[in-house]
Parts: sequence; C-alpha cells; structure tokens
Amino acid sequence: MGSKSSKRRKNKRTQIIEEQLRTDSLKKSQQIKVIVLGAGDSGKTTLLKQMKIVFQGGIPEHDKKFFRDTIRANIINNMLTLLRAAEDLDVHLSEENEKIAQFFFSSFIGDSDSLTETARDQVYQLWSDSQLKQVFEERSKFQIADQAGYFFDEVKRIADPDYIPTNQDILNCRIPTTGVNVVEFHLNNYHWQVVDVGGQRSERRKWIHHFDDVSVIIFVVALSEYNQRLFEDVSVNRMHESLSLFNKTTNSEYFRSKNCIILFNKLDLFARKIKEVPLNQYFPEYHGDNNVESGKEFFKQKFLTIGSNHQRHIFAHFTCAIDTEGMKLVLESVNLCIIENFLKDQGFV
Ligand SMILES: Nc1nc2c(ncn2[C@@H]2O[C@H](COP(=O)(O)OP(=O)(O)OP(=O)(O)O)[C@@H](O)[C@H]2O)c(=O)[nH]1
Ligand SMILES: [Mg+2]
Repeated sequence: MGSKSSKRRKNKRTQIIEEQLRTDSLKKSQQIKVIVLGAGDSGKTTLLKQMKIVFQGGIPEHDKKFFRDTIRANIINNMLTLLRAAEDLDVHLSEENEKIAQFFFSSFIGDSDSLTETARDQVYQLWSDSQLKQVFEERSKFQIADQAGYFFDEVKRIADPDYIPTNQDILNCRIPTTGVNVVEFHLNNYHWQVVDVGGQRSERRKWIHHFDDVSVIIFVVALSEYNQRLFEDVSVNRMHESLSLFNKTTNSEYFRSKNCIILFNKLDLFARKIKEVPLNQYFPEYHGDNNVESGKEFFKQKFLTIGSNHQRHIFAHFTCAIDTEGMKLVLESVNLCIIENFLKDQGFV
C-alpha cells in the first residue's frame, strides 16, 4: 500500500517536472536574445531608446529626470570644449563675447551641472557668435559632439524650470555606456531580450559575459566617422577601428556561424559630410565620386568582405537612429529577418 502511494507520488512529481521542462524549453525556444555591438558613439544605445519608444510605449517618466540633468550638464561641458577649441585655433571672438567666455571659464569649471539663468544667457549669447559657429564646423578635431549644436539651439527651452525632455532630446543625448543596458519586450509571440554594451575600448572586455544564447548580432557602424579619431586614442581613425572590431568579434569562435545585421548608422551626418570631406582623403583606395550612394556602397562592401562566410548571412541597413519614423520601418524589417533566421536555426523552416 505504502509503496503504491509513494509510486503514485513519484509519478506525479515526474509529470510536474516534465511539464516544467516542456514549458521552459518552449519559453526558451520563444525567447530571442540579440546583442548590439559596435565601437563607442556609433548609436547602439540610441537604437535601444528607439526600441523603448516603439515597442515599450515610450521612455519611462523616471528616466526623463535623469536625461534632463545630463542634457543640461552636457550643454555646459560642450560649450567649455568649444571655447577651448576657439582658443586653440586662435579665433578671436567679439570683445563682449570674449569677456563672457572668460567669465564662463572661471564660473563653470568643476561645476558643470548647473544650467543657471546666467549660464543659459551666456550660452545663448556665445552661440550667436558667427566665429564660434565656424569653430563648431571643426568639431571632429576637438571631440565635440555633433549633437552639441542641437542643444545650444534649444538652450532657452532646456533651462526652463519646468523643462521635461522630449523624445527627440533624449535621442540626441549622449551618455557613453558603461556596463550593460537590456531592453525586453514581447512582439510577434516572442520574448525579445536586446543587450546593449559599451563600445569604448575599456568596456569591451565585459562583452564576453553576454555572449551566451545570442541568436543574432546587430553590429552598429557610424558611417560619418570616416574622418574622425577615437575618443580613447586620438591616433586611431574611427572607421578603421570599427572595421577591425567587426572582424575580431563577428569572426570569433562565438559568432563565426551567427547571422549578423549591420546597421550603417548616422546616414544623415554622412550625407552632409561626404559633400565637404572627400572620402579618399581618409580611404585612398576609394575611387568613387563623393556622393552618398557610392560612399554607402564602398563601406558596405568593405564590411561584407570581412564578414562573409558560407555559414551565415549578413544583412545590411542604412539608418538614422535618431529618426523614429524611419527607425520604425527598419526595426520591423530587422525583427522579421531575425524571426525568420531564428526559425531556420531551430529547424522549423
Ligand atoms: N545625427 C545623428 N546622431 C546620431 C545617430 N545615431 C546616434 N546619434 C547620436 O550619437 C551619439 C552617440 O550615440 P549612442 O547611442 O550613445 O552611441 P553608443 O554606440 O551607445 O556609444 P557607447 O555607449 O559609448 O558605446 C548620441 O548623441 C546620439 O544622439 C544618427 O543616426 N544621426
Ligand atoms: Mg551606449
């Protein structure tokens, strides 16, 4: 009698465990993990912000306060960097603006997070100086963010005590990632987990901890960086760094047979830049015209040549990650492509 009931209990337990295993394996098979890789400043976190906006219903309110403080601090820091660049280039501002610049230097060094009324007026006044605007055109030499101009233009709105950042402000705000960001959402019956890591050199040794169970890599390249130098090592061209990073990671033992989506990002900046900064000054092997289409094709081929092998597919998209409408379409197409490849991997198609 005792042995019969213990057998029944055992059977029941086995049933429960088997059920659990089945559910777990179903869950696992419906979970898609994507890792977003690429060099620093290429637009990885911006992509995740768009995913929050598009798939999670927006940027959470509690994040907005954090962005507000960072945006204000960035305005002060970027203006300080711009004024230092003007000094380096020996550019003379008007007498009045020179005085403001000196005052700005003495008041804000070491106290960069206070966008006071005075600071707001000074930024506004300095940014109206055509000489300083010319210095801004040389920004890539001085590691001044492209987005600085957007925020200088908006300084009055941003200094308002009731200011709440808009999605566009948040998409333009630069905070280099340290550690890892994860966005999770449900879409098309799948549970998506998208992992964003820091792209600067010091961050890359942490990447390997997030490589398990990855279905697909999204590799982000900033097309506009072909004439820029690395923030962490000014002797290295950013596009060269991106090519060598792509080679090292996607051809590593972890990812050699994984499908990969390359997002050629910052297309808006690239389209403006290529008209003014000839591509072959930085890539002498380029013999095409200085137009957007030839330039896009040139870099696409460079990456495809490095990454192609017969075990996997590489898909390419050209993006402007701060443009939500455009990114909606790209994300839809990227997601469908990932699902299709995921099903193939699982042996369903
Ligand atoms: N104009 C323009 N700016 C962009 C685009 N994509 C990203 N940015 C801006 O570029 C900056 C860097 O973007 P992030 O998303 O922080 O770059 P990241 O790859 O996450 O950088 P790390 O965290 O350092 O690895 C931000 O200020 C973004 O607003 C784009 O397509 N066009
Ligand atoms: Mg980031």
